[in-house]
Amino acid sequence: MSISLGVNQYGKAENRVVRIYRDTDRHSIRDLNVSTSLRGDFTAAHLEGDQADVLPTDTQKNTSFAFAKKVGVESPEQYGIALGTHFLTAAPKATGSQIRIEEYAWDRIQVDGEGHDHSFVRRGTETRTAIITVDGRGDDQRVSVVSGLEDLTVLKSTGSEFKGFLKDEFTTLEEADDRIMATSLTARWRYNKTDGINFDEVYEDVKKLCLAAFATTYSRALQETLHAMGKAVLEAHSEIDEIRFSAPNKHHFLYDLDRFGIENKGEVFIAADRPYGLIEAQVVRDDASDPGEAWTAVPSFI
Ligand SMILES: O=c1[nH]c(=O)c2[nH]c(=O)[nH]c2[nH]1
Repeated sequence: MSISLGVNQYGKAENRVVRIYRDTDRHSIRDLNVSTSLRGDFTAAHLEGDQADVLPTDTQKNTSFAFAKKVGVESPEQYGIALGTHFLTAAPKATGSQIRIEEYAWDRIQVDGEGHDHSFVRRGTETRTAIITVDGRGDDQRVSVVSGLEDLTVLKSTGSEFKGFLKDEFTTLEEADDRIMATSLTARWRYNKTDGINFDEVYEDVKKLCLAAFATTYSRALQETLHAMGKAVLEAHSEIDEIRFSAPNKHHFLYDLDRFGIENKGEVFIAADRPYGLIEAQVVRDDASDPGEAWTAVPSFI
């Protein structure tokens, strides 16, 4: 019986390459999910355990990030062509390469009708939610409404720091003067009445206020940003008694390009999906009405 190696390819899947253009104060962002793969004569690696012709997937990953700075991301196509052709030179036994790219689109957050310089919202992401609780019957009946949104993904490419935190023998985190801050926000707010409310209008306004607070608050932590959002909502809407937030801190780590002699001054980041910080907070009026059972259907903290 004779057995042969059939088709094969290898590469690094789902490199989360985030390129920020920050040549002026008006930043722009290209957010990519890049998968690379090489085809060719890699028989020795499969049959003999010989890696001499194998350009490691780790190198392919580094190249994906290095090219985001070196050739830039004018478009996913132009960047992908540069990467794909490069790999054929870098790996002489490769006869072909494939670069698959998904791009996530970001819009500028609108503040007073103008697109913000460095704060962005992911296009078309959020889901609107409503939880209605009815308690009792007759004169004692009570209807509570908790409205909300999930997966409102926002990012600011500057205007955020995190420093002065408690340190112990397990602390390795460096203080950050200027970092990317991003989250996929869940917010739920409880109304203190149900009559005479245009729920559609309030929804749009709460979203707008949260986005504007995110954009314009200089953030010393995500915690501070959540509080600023909640305060803005409660100040503008007397019909809302409390708002709760759950915000995963979607970490973006500066990719170390120094190793390749390429300067990276806050321009190329790796977007990590896990683990993530999970920051949750309630902002509430001092004289808020009793919530009754309004939160019982809400999963976990929020
Ligand atoms: O905004 C932040 N809040 C934290 O509590 C925290 N903890 C951490 O490691 N990074 C951050 N960032």
